[in-house]
Amino acid sequence: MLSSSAKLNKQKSKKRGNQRQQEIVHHHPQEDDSDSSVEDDNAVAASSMASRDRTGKRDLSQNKQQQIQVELMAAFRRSMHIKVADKHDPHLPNAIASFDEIKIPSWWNRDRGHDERNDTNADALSSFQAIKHAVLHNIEKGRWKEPTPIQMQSIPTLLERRDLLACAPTGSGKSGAFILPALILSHAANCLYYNSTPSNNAPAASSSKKQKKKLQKQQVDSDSLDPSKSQSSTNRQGEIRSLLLAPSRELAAQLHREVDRLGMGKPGGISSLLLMKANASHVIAGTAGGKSGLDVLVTTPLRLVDALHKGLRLDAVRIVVLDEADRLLDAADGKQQRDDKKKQKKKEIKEEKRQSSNPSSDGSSTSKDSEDEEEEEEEDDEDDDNVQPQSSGSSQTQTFLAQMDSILSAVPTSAVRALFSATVTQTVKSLSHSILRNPVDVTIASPGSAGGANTDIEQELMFVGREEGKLLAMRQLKLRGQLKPPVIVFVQSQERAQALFGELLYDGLHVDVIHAGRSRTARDNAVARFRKGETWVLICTDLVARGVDFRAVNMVINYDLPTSGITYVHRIGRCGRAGRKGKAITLFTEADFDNLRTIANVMKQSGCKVEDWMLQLKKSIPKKKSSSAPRRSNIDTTPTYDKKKRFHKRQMIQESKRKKQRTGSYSKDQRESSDKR
Ligand SMILES: Nc1ncnc2c1ncn2[C@@H]1O[C@H](COP(=O)(O)OP(=O)(O)OP(=O)(O)O)[C@@H](O)[C@H]1O
Repeated sequence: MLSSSAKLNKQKSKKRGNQRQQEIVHHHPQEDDSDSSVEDDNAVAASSMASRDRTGKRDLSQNKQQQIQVELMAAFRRSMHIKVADKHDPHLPNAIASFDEIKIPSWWNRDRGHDERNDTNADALSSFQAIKHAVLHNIEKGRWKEPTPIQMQSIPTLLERRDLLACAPTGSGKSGAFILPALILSHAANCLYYNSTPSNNAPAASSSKKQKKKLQKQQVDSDSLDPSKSQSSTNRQGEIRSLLLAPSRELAAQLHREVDRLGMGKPGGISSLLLMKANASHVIAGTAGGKSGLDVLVTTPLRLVDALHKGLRLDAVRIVVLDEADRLLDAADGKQQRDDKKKQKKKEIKEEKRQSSNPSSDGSSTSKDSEDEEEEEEEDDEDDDNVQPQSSGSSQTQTFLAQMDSILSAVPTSAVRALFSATVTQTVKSLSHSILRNPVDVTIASPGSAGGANTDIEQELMFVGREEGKLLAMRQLKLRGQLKPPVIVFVQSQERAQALFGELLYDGLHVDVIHAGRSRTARDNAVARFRKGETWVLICTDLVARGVDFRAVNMVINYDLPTSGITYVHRIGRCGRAGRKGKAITLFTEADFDNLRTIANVMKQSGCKVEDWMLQLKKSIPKKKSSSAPRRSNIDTTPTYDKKKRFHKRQMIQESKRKKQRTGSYSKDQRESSDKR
């Protein structure tokens, strides 16, 4: 892969020819709005005319070379499986083949208006080189040899301030694809940043007059928010320049760690923060980043919406990224659904009570199902603190989508917007039209990765008959040496996670458990122990199904079948990361047939062998219902004989209590009647 890209690149630079040709090829027409770029364009045009006058041949060869460059770039993208929706986008930035190729964005290196410190092009260039040098040093330290395909296209795109919709498999380096540009964009001087027109606001060739006017108005609006016009460029206190959003606290914390790692040694130091209850007041007051403001703020949406209600301003944001965008734009994840869940839960509790009075039932059923997982994630978004939004009950009861709406409307229109996920659904695609402006739409799709699954993961479905068969299967995997730690085991609810933990605790597996029901410290410790290798098997709910990067995980076991293809893709994506191989085993029982077809389909799309009968399974119940998890027996290996014995003992105790009560009340009645007599 490297050699082909290097080869293409070599050819590319040979063909590039002289500097003038490069200028023409890398010229970005979207900058035509600004005076200086008009001047530059005129200069390019004049020189081009002159060359045409002198030799018509030379002009022809220039065009040809441009054409060759375009074709080479297209071939390079194809070889890297980089698919861009609009191949004919004239402003599409070239993909980079190495981190060294990160070049100064066109808006940065122009000698646009000077600020009070009289910045020159040389200053601008050296400030770019300084941040690039720091970032490259950290990349090298982290042993990233070359950019991953999503990084190849995303980094130059975001640096050119184009909005972006990016879809790439799990573990393919999406975080780096937005953290690197965020760090670089945050470093640009205000005078450079705000004196240029963002590429997103450059009207697309097809834009109507009305659209162009609207964009011009947006530009005027964003100018009024321009920090360089409202405060001295040396005092950047209160600025938040990059905003990264993630759906869970675990993921936000991980992104924050990565920001600090990649931004280490940044000139002037890296100022980044994970927004939490403890530091929210500093962030709101604008004192969190000191005089230089904050380069990067990482947060979950609910925490940020709460801060916005309390007066936080996002006027200086230059780039806003939604990681796991399909989750963050989930309109279904809201109040209505929560109400439905509560109703459903009440029903289940009633049912459970009814069943517990029936000894013949096959163990009492767990009251929680996959829907509770959603609640777990909501709990998680609340950061385990009791967020009390000022405006009565709004943010907590808002859907993720509504929260995103509040956030995006607080961010200036000049800010670059980017959506990243391994699973960009059709809904997200259509929502992106209202969020992004003239975006670059990139998908990394190697053969077999259709559906979003990572092709480095070997996937297997394992039939275990009934619920009890699952524990047996786990123990057999261990006995046969097929359980290769580190392993992540997914179950569908907190209770089941806890119960499985109890069952495996003494199996010599160094097991731990993580779910939203545990305290924040317990969760953090569980994650830390797993990262250090002290824990071999981590049992969890879907709390860590998305985004969380436990790099060396060898195996994922779906103890409970996931209820959707998307959850499946994210769960198994915890292994096979950064080019490593991984294995995913999914256990299923007779009760899982309703959801089995969906999972089998995803597996087939990603090139795995699945039995035909699984793909032909008919849906026996309406679509909406089939996406919920089936009711499952408890995870419990106590033999039925012992269970019955325990039940009879309980019954006898209750019976004797009742007898005592009866005799007690009888003797009391007798006493009272004899007294009367
Ligand atoms: N260019 C690179 N070279 C080598 N490793 C890389 C590179 N970029 C990222 N990585 C590593 O790959 C792993 C996965 O990266 P990351 O967490 O960004 O994946 P992701 O695409 O966001 O996955 P998910 O969809 O699960 O969130 C991380 O351990 C990261 O350090």
